[in-house]
Amino acid sequence: MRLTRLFTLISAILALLVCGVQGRSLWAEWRQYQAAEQGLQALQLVSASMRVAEKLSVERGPSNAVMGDGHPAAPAKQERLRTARNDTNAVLRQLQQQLSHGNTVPAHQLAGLELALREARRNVDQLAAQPPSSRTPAQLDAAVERMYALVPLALDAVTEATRASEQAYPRITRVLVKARLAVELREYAGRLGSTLTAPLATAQALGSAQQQRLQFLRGRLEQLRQLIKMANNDADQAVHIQAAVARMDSDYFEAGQRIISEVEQASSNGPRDSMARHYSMDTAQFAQRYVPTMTPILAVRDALLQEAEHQAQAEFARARHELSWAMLNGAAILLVLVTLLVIVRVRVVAPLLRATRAVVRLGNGDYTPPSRISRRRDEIGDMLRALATLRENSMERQRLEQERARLIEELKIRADTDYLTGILNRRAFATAGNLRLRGAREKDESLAVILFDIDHFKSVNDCYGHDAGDQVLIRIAEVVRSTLRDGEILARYGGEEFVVMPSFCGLEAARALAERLRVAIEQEPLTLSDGYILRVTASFGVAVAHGPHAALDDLFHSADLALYRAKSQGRNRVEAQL
Ligand SMILES: Nc1nc2c(ncn2[C@@H]2O[C@H](COP(=O)(O)OP(=O)(O)OP(=O)(O)O)[C@@H](O)[C@H]2O)c(=O)[nH]1
Repeated sequence: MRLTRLFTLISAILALLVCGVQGRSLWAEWRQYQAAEQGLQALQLVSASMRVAEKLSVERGPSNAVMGDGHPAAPAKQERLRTARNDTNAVLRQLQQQLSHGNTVPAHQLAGLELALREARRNVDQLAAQPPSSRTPAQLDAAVERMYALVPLALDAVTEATRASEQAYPRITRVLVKARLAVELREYAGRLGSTLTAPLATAQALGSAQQQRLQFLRGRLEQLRQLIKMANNDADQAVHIQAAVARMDSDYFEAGQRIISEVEQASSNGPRDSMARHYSMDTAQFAQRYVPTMTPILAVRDALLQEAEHQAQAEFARARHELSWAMLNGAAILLVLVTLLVIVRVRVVAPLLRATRAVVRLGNGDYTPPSRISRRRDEIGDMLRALATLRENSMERQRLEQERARLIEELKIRADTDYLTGILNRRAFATAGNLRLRGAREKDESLAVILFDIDHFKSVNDCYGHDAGDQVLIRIAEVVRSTLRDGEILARYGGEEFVVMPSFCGLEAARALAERLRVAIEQEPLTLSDGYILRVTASFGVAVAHGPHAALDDLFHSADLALYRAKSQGRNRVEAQL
């Protein structure tokens, strides 16, 4: 796998791993945050549900007053009932609105409560519309019971909402349970008061059922009071909660209960033979004194709710804070990872690839210099500098190899060339001649050799000096070369002796060529460096070989014999083999 692909693969795997781990923890934090948000909403629902329960309790008083009054009921009592019902409707609407925001309390629970409330009110209105004489105790009891039955329905909604809230914030469970107990306490306190409403209204002694009910309610109230006062954790003992509980003790359990005891006392003090009693207060006065003593119970509820909300807000803030941290952490880790990968890519992988390409280029003999010299002080810098040195060494080696090849070529040329005239020497001629002779044999052609020697050359040396003799040799070579055609070989055979090998031809053609050369030499005025002009002649011997057994030595021998004859017969002439 190529390095870039491997790096990309590793980067992708790392990024996936980090994203996976970060995503997991982020998801967990997000879930917690969402749970905390829902818990907060549920808490508001608890509060709203408790207010509904409270208002339903409150509505019972004016309802009883209207049912216990004449026909029609006194306008003030009717007005109080209207106000109480409006208050209940308002908190119910609030609860509905909160439910519409996707809360955890099932909507059917609220629908059931609304239905029951409508029925209970209709029942109250029906009785209030009848003359008092036609309202039977059973009907009145049923109407009151229906009103009583509403609060547990509202408390069911509280329980549902409490459960949802507890799931999000387990630590506030106790506080919420106590708030619910406070609501119940308020309800039972109301029922306690309601138990006395009929005896007060009718100025009758308390019946045994009513007395039993009073006992039961008192016991329940005390139970609830103890449960609320039970210290479970620090939150329960918050100063404002303790203050609210203390006020409930003094206002309700002392002052409120005293009012109840007063009525009880008056009931038990009356004549044994008659149920008629004289109470020091009527229903309205009782309500006026008793109802305010229940207010601190709601204050306890509110203090507990406030504490729960305070804790929930703190938990929510913590969840939000942790979510933000998780997001920041995730982003920071991703950023660090990306930065590291970019650094590794830019600082390691890319230079390695550049170096690899440079090495491949060097291997292919491409010595293009790098675009910039690395100034890095690390190992990659060392490698790039080593590469530059390798490139320089390779270039030097290539230069030396070229020089060597050039020298070898020059030596080769020098080995085949006559140092003075620049034409082929005897050795090179032997090689070329043998090659051509082989060709002649293969093609069954004739091959000729023309050997010529400058006449009286010794006297040139003697008269004009050895340098002049050299110049004559050089000029003779030039003259002959310019007379010959391509493919006709000329070589210096030794001293003042030259040899020509024409292309494949017979004896007559060779003789004709020798004659042309003789004339050319004879007619060429040779100007020496010191201004002297010389004319020289040369004698030629021509020989031809043919057939499969032709040999270069034999050919030379024959030509030499002919040259000898040319010399001996007067020089400046051409003689052919016999
Ligand atoms: N200047 C010069 N002279 C050379 C060179 N090679 C041979 N010679 C001279 O050539 C002369 C050859 O002389 P000879 O063999 O007597 O022949 P010749 O004087 O040419 O007389 P014939 O060949 O009989 O016509 C000698 O004096 C050699 O020294 C050379 O390279 N340069």
